[in-house]
Amino acid sequence: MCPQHPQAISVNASAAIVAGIYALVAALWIALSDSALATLVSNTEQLVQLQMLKGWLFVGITAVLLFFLMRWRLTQLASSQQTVLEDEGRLQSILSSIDDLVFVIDPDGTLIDCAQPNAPTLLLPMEQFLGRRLDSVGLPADVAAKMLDAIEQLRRKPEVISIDYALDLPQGRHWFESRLSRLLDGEGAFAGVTAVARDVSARHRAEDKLRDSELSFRTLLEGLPNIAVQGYDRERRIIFWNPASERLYGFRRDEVLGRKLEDTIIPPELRTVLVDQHQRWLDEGVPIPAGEIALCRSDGSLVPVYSSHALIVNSRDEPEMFCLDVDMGKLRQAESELRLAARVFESSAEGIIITDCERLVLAANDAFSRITGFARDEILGKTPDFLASGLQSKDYVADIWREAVRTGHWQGEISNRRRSGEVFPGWLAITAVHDDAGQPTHFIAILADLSERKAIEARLQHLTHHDPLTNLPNRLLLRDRVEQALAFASRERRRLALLLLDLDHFKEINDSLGHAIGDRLLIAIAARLGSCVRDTDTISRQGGDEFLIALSSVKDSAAVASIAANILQAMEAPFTVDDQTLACSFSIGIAVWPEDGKDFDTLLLKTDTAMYKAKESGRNAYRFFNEHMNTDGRRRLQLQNGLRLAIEREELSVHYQPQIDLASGAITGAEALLRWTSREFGEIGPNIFIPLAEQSGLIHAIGEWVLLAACHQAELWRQHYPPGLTVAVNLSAQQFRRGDPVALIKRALAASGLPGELLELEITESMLISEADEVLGMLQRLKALGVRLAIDDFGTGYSSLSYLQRFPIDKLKIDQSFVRHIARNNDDAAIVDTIVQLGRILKLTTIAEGVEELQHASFLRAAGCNEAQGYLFGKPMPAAQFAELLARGDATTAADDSPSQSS
Ligand SMILES: Nc1nc2c(ncn2[C@@H]2O[C@H](COP(=O)(O)O[C@H]3[C@@H](O)[C@H](n4cnc5c(=O)[nH]c(N)nc54)O[C@@H]3COP(=O)(O)O)[C@@H](O)[C@H]2O)c(=O)[nH]1
Repeated sequence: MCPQHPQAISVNASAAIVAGIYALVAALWIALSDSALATLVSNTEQLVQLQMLKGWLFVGITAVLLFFLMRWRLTQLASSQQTVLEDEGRLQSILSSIDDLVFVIDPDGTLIDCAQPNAPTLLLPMEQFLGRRLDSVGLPADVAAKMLDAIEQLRRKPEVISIDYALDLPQGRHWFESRLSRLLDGEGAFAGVTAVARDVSARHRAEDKLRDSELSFRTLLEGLPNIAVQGYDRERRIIFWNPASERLYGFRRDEVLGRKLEDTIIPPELRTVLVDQHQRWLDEGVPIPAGEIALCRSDGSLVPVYSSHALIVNSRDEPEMFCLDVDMGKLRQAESELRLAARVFESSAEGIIITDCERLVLAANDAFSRITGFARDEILGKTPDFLASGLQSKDYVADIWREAVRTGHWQGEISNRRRSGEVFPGWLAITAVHDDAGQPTHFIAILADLSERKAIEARLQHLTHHDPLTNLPNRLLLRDRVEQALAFASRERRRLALLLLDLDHFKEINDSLGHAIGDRLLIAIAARLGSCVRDTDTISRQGGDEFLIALSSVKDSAAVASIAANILQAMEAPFTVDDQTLACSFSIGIAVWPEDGKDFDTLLLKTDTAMYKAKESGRNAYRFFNEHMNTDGRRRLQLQNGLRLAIEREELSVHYQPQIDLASGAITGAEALLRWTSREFGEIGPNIFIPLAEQSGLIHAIGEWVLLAACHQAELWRQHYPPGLTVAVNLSAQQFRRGDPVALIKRALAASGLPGELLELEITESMLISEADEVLGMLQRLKALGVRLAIDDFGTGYSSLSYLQRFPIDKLKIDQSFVRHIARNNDDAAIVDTIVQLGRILKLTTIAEGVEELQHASFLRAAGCNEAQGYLFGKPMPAAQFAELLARGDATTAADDSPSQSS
């Protein structure tokens, strides 16, 4: 049951009151007039007539009253109807003049009216949605559900409910804000709701735009990587602090939000000025000028920044100041790095080009033009293909660039063509430069011209495998060839013979006619020897007056004897050198494989023994090795046994030979050289006992003893003499290969206290050539201890640039065999000069050993050699004597007569 509206109650009550009054008045009239007539009139007939008259009078009066009452009421009704019509008209014109859609919905949610039947934003034409429930007129389900809920809510409680929703209309998406309020019928009962739907699309889009633009700006300010942005409110409290500010000033955002500008990054002396400036900006509109200023980091340090400011007014009409700071320190560092890079680019000895990602040259330095011969203008905008030598295929070159793109880097040796057409070897290193997305944007190609190095390497290769005087193969090359020939001979069941030829009385020719004639004679002899053997045989010069011939694939000893006899015969005809007629003969020692030895070294030893026998027999003869000659072997055994006891018997001592800086004459270090004074055999030279120690394995104990003694000695000198004096210790191949040199050196350094950088290890080239990776690892571990590495006897082995570049070597020690004749032998001088040049290119110190004459020292100094060692400055000497030399501060000749001579 619906409750009655109060207005309905008052209408009923008024009607009841009027009816009641009428009934009361009529009843009183009837009762009172009847009783008065009865009292006044006694005549019944008259009474009846009067009552009739009275009745008609009552009817007449009440009819008149009713007439006036009805007329008044109907006039009232007509006027209120007119008002209602007028109101309705006004309402209709108001409704049609507004853009909002007004719907009338009954309590069940059925649409029963719409004030704008033709509005373009209606989902359906009015006739299609009137009479249908909200959830069947095409509204999104959630919107319809919300509205039906609202109707239920309004049924219970009078209020205004707002619902926001979006509709996809044919003209695009529109946003609406609907306000629902309850509707009552004439009796005041719930009759449904009115829904006023306002199209707020324009506002919505504007808000969206504003939100988007705010978001963009905030994201922009937040994301600026190198501009520190801070925002401050009117009281200079921090309201914005981007990550770049965190990085620049070291304050985290959560640490500073709400704190005041002057309490964070403003140095104390600037605080008052800044607060004033800020206030003036707010009050008078005078902006804080942009400029460079030093601000505080969280750790108190100052950072120079270029600071710009902007004052904006926020949506609440409040001023906010934003500061944009750029780190000037970083900028300057970047500038100086850029300047440095430009200087490196321009002054580099290597050619550098920079290309874009299409490999088109954008820049080239002077060195590039110098190396290739192409002027900058000729190559800008072209790909570097103009360098192609044609020796590498196009595919190979394409692979190089592909690799550079894939891994970011490529380097290797490649042949190039200069503008002149000359092909030259180069070391090319290409590096790809990537953008933030990882895409290559540029390539930097660095080109080093390897021609000079290659030429030196080739020259050195030749020099190290050939005798510079006669251009014959040297012992190294001969050894190689013999080893190859041995492999062949064993397959073919042939023999191989090694002949050691020593010129008889050559010393006399040298001494009497001079070295120049001696040298020319050797050249002539070499040429004549060539005619005595086959092309497949090898003639080599061992140095001095010794030649070694390998006869490969010989049938038997008789064939060898015949060749040896031929050689002696060929020498019988005299030589003419500089108008001098010179007679020569050889003493020849012969060893035959496999009878006399299985390898080159054994065979060589035996040719030596046989050659001495030939000399003993009166010279100009050849001798085959036989076992009787081997009695020397017995002595070797005795020496080896003596050596076993040498340490314990304290027969060993270390002598020191000074090493000199050629430019200043100062002593830079000492080479430790072992001496053995045996109680049985007297003084034995290291040339004799070191090989014995190596053969017997004693070298490990002896080597460690030398190393410890030398390190202790050097540490003593370090404490008493000017610092920096190094001690060089020889490391034998056995120690290097079979021992544990790293542990050995560690022990010696630890026991002596000598800093690693004052110990130099002398190793020979031959130790480096095999198992290069292992050797490299070993050398790197040794370098890690701080020690220096020198290559001893440099020039006599397989000098190869590749190992010199690869291994961490500090010094080249030029072999004394080259130094001895530098003043008179052009070839030796050329070798020494080449080694010094090589050292300079590879940034290695060079030291010459065997410097005996002032002339040697002058030559070496002029060639640019750094250091020297030799009898000119001091022979190997006991430690006490070396200390005297150090005390004097210079190196003059000193005595150590025996050991090196006796060797
Ligand atoms: N593994 C080890 N080898 C050692 C050790 N001690 C010496 N040796 C090696 O024995 C070889 C011969 O040495 P030595 O007889 O001592 O000869 C050295 C010098 O005395 C000699 N020299 C120096 N200056 C001159 C000179 O002006 N003229 C001249 N005729 N000879 C001179 O040269 C030898 C130095 O050689 P190097 O080591 O190549 O610098 C020799 O190979 C020693 O290495 C040892 O403890 N362990």
